[in-house]
Amino acid sequence: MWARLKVFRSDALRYSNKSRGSAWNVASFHYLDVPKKKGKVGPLQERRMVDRSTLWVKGGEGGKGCWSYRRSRHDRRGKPDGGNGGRGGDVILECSPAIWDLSNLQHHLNAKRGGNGLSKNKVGSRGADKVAQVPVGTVIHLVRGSLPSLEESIQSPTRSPDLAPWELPGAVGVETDIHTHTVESKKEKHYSKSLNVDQISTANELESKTDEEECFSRISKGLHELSFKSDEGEDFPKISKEINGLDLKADEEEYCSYSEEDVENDDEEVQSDYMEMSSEEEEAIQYSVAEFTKPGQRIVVAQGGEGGWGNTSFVKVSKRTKTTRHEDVHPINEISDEEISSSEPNCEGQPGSEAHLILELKSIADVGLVGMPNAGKSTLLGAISRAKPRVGHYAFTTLRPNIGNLHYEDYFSVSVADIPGLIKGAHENRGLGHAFLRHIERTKVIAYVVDLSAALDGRKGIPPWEQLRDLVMELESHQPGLSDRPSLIVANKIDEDGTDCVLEELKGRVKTVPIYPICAVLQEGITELKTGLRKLVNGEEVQRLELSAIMVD
Ligand SMILES: Nc1nc2c(ncn2[C@@H]2O[C@H](COP(=O)(O)OP(=O)(O)OP(=O)(O)O)[C@@H](O)[C@H]2O)c(=O)[nH]1
Repeated sequence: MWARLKVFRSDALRYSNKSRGSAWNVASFHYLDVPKKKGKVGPLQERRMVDRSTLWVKGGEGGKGCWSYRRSRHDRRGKPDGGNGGRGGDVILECSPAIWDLSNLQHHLNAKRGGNGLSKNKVGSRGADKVAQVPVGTVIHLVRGSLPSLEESIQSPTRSPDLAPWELPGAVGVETDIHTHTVESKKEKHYSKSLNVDQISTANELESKTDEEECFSRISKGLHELSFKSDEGEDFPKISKEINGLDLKADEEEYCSYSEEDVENDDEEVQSDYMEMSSEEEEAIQYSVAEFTKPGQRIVVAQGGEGGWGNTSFVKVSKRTKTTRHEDVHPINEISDEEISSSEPNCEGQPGSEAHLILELKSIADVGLVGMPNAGKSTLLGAISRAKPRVGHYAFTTLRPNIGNLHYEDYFSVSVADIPGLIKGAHENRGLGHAFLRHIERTKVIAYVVDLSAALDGRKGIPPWEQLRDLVMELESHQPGLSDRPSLIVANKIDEDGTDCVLEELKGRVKTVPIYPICAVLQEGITELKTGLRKLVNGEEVQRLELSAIMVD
């Protein structure tokens, strides 16, 4: 097959100048027949998974309040009729099933500014929100700035009513807020706004504590819990089938077409993120302040600033504060004369909140394949699902996690995550390190894939029982208790000579966990393995692989 290519002459311009006529008088291009390339080409093939990203967010500034007077022939002095400025837009992260990694996320997200107030009591328009989409399983860590909050739903009873032109921004509902508008710190205000009614009391209690860190961590814990609550108040299961079902389309794609160079660059990016961060900042990171577990969830990561006051509002406040001061019945009396005199009319809108976040994607799969490099994990994933991960006869072919879906005849499905190979010392950053282990933090089941032929015929590999010991140790080094979940062992490469004896020995050395001998290449033993995985995912079997249960020389 041939394709016709239009090739422009590099000297076309020179020709046209010489001729001093139009460029079109000269034949400035010609056609070239080139062979058509087969298969998928272009950027799609080079797509790589980005599972970690830094984000700087800023809410829109509030619009300016208007200072104007309505004058008429009957009223020469005029009455104030300046409207309040509009509220700035929020930066919102939305969980979408159509997104599978963080590669499309911009690093800086700024919401729009609110509109300025106008005469005739017209309130400025609200700034447009900036909405960015993230995949299911995204976790937010807060480096600096204000805590994210759940977006208030339109039907929510706790939602504050929209501001009417005669109401003050920041003074909705509670009279004393007139005072807080100027006196309350930004952080306090943010807490009372971002958490729901039950939590405000907790936030206030915490505020009184001197230990600010504890306060932050407890509130963030509350938020974390919030992100798992449904509208009815029910807890979402951390690994729900509904979420896993979202990956159905994904397994048809080839995820693992990255060149090593790409990955190095990618890792460098992540490294540089850390490098840019000072040690103080690293210490101050609040981990997992919120996470997305369900499509459609929305979290406000930066709030827009309130609009400035128009002169109508300012006159109302000054009148109200004066009358209540004389009546001597309201807590607002506590405002001192100095404060009243210092509360200058503030037409300027307030700036939006800012935050520096780290987003991390923790894939949500039912089963995690864990094994040494070259054990055959990718081949196995290809054999049991429609995923087509890259397979190679050299170590570390898999450089990014792959997820495939395992379908059963009765439409039951199990998602399986294949993560890059681990070696002894991975927790000390040997090999590809253990960074990818976060992708199995949420898996229900671990399938340890071992290569039976690794130490056969004088090969330099490690016997399967030692592979298992190293793998469990690496999991525990990454996160204590990570290996404590239902597990099975996949003994791969039974087609190789001499593996029968190794299999028997393995069965003798590890007795607590079921062992499934398979040949991933020839797809032997796959049916039994699928049944075994289903039993573990369903909770029918719960055997765990413990270090003490592995007999090593
Ligand atoms: N003989 C035999 N070879 C296999 C079998 N399964 C996989 N292999 C080979 O083992 C090599 C490694 O396979 P992969 O699937 O890339 O292994 P992996 O565990 O994903 O390796 P990493 O990407 O390094 O983690 C390839 O050359 C496969 O062809 C098997 O059942 N029998």
